[in-house]
Amino acid sequence: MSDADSPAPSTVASETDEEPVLAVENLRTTFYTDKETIRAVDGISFDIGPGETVGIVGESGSGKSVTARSIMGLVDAPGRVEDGSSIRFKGEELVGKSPEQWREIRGNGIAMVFQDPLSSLNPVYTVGNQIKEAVRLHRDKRGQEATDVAIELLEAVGIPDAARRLKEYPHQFSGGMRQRAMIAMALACDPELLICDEPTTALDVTIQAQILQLLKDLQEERDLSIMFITHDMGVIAQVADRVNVMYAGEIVESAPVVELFEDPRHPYTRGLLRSIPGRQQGERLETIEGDVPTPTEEPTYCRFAPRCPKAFEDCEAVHPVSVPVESGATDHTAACLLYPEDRSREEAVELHRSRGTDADADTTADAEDDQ
Ligand SMILES: Nc1ncnc2c1ncn2[C@@H]1O[C@H](COP(=O)(O)OP(=O)(O)OP(=O)(O)O)[C@@H](O)[C@H]1O
Repeated sequence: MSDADSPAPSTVASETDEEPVLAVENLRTTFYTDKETIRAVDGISFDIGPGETVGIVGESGSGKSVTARSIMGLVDAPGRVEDGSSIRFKGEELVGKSPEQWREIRGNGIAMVFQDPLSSLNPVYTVGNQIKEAVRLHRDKRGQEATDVAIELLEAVGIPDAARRLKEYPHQFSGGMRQRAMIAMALACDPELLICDEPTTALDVTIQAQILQLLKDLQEERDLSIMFITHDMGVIAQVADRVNVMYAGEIVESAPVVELFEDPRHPYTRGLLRSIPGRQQGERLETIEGDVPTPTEEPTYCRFAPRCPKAFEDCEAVHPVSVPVESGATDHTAACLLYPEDRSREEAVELHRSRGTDADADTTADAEDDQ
């Protein structure tokens, strides 16, 4: 049996051999609205190893934020993480936990940094009060002890004169300082996994670079694992060890960062890379025509096909699953009928077709193996 034939194609091992800090398997998150059923995250799998940064990249609407919210236990009605999804943090299954248990996990190991610090910080309280509140909640410290930890945290994120700045209000901080303060609050629970959802999108380029460097430094000092969400391929190139490219709720390509940039395989990833300003000097900046579709039905076709320059007839009739881009490529996968590349077109299409119909059988077999 060749590598391309072997089962469980969608889980790609992280770069390290250690047990992953986060293991997401067949995650499905659906929103049931009056009008439609939105399959916002539709069967994605990936791991994050200790001290590793995994990037999730894709256009607006591809399902990045819903992935983050699912992992944080922050999906509310009309949304639901479907049965059969698995999110394991340090080996512990999180799917099915009660809201209280989720709160406990968010305070003990997983923290999140959002895009817009101004809307996450409360304008009527000082920055110090808000960091101290996080310290009280997560470290059970009060009074001077909490103040001391808050000062330590502000210093850790590179805010000078921390004792004085604790007394200031969010509007007295610059955009970059506010994001540093948010990162300090996230660190209050001493996380092992930091989920960053577009943390630098609202900042100008110089400040963006400083925050990215801060995250790298903190990662090194604290052996943090980071899941980094962005629509910006330029940012992902700077921070990620491995990249998962999302499109309409699915991971369409996954590879170590250098390989993804040097040898992108999925037509969508190639399109995203062609639209980075300055990447191909002198060449016209291209965009991918059209928008990400809202995934509302069980896919029996490739969701990218309508925008794909490489689409052929079968793309309308067969749902591509993640396969190695060529036999033996263990850490580079693409969900595209063009792969594995060393197969004939007919063989590759047949592989995807049979994998699609076998998916339910595989899930049942996996569940039986676990017992
Ligand atoms: N509360 C909700 N109710 C209904 N649909 C939702 C809800 N939240 C997200 N969605 C849908 O889920 C899909 C994925 O959204 P998501 O926010 O994860 O995309 P994204 O890739 O993070 O985009 P952006 O960069 O714009 O945030 C979209 O079609 C969106 O409309």
